[in-house]
Amino acid sequence: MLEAKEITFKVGEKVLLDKVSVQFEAGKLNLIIGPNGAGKSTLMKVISRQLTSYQGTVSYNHVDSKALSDKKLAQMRAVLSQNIDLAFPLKVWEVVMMGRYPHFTDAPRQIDRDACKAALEFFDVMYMAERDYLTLSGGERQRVHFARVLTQIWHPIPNQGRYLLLDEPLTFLDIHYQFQFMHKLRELLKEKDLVVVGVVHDLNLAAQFGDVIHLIQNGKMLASGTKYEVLNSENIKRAFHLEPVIYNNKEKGSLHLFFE
Ligand SMILES: Nc1ncnc2c1ncn2[C@@H]1O[C@H](COP(=O)(O)OP(=O)(O)OP(=O)(O)O)[C@@H](O)[C@H]1O
Repeated sequence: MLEAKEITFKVGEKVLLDKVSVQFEAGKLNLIIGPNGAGKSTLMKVISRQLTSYQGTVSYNHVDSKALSDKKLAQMRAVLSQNIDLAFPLKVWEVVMMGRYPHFTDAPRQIDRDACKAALEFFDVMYMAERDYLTLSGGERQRVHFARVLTQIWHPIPNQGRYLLLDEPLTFLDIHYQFQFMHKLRELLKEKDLVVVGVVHDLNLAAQFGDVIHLIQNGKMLASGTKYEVLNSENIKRAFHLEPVIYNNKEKGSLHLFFE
């Protein structure tokens, strides 16, 4: 489990996160939603330890994230950040192999090559393996980064969880790849030691795929729970200032939101 307790993060006098407490369980798809500027990316940076000057605690499997060495953390948690840019003309497989850097010292071992190959295949990007990364389109690059972060945590680690933290993974993807990616995440979650946390903007995708949805507004956790608990008129109006029309079929387990 990944847990954030009473997180407050400020820049000067500005409060970006205000006593946010949240738990992300393994084997479940945890999705964070909220309006622009709500604090979603900031929370992702805090839980991934890209930011450290916060109040409160973040723990991985009950161990304070600040107590983990850089190497140990990198071996068990992979982060897909927004706006990743590489300036060097690397081949696609070399970019994916970067995910294995926390695991080897001099040169990739067989286990690293296996993880790289498996992740390239899992995200259907093996056919681009020899291409120059810089010649790829935005969506193709994003799919290569999925393989890179997955290869980082491909092998289970005994007695420890694995953590996949995804900040707006659906950026650049067309509707086909958006759905493919969400289905792939669900497939990955069959691995019961895996904690997946993702930020998404599409509320209908969150409703369709999320097991637990966390709604942030103005640096505060407004609601956490199932789609039925979080995606109601009151919460949507409060966070997004829009009146939704909600079609809710509990028998089918579906919920759809429409906006005018
Ligand atoms: N270093 C900083 N200094 C001042 N303000 C900041 C800083 N970093 C972020 N902010 C502000 O904090 C707020 C939260 O930013 P954050 O990137 O977490 O929002 P978000 O929910 O991810 O938004 P979006 O959906 O637009 O990506 C925003 O108002 C942003 O302008």
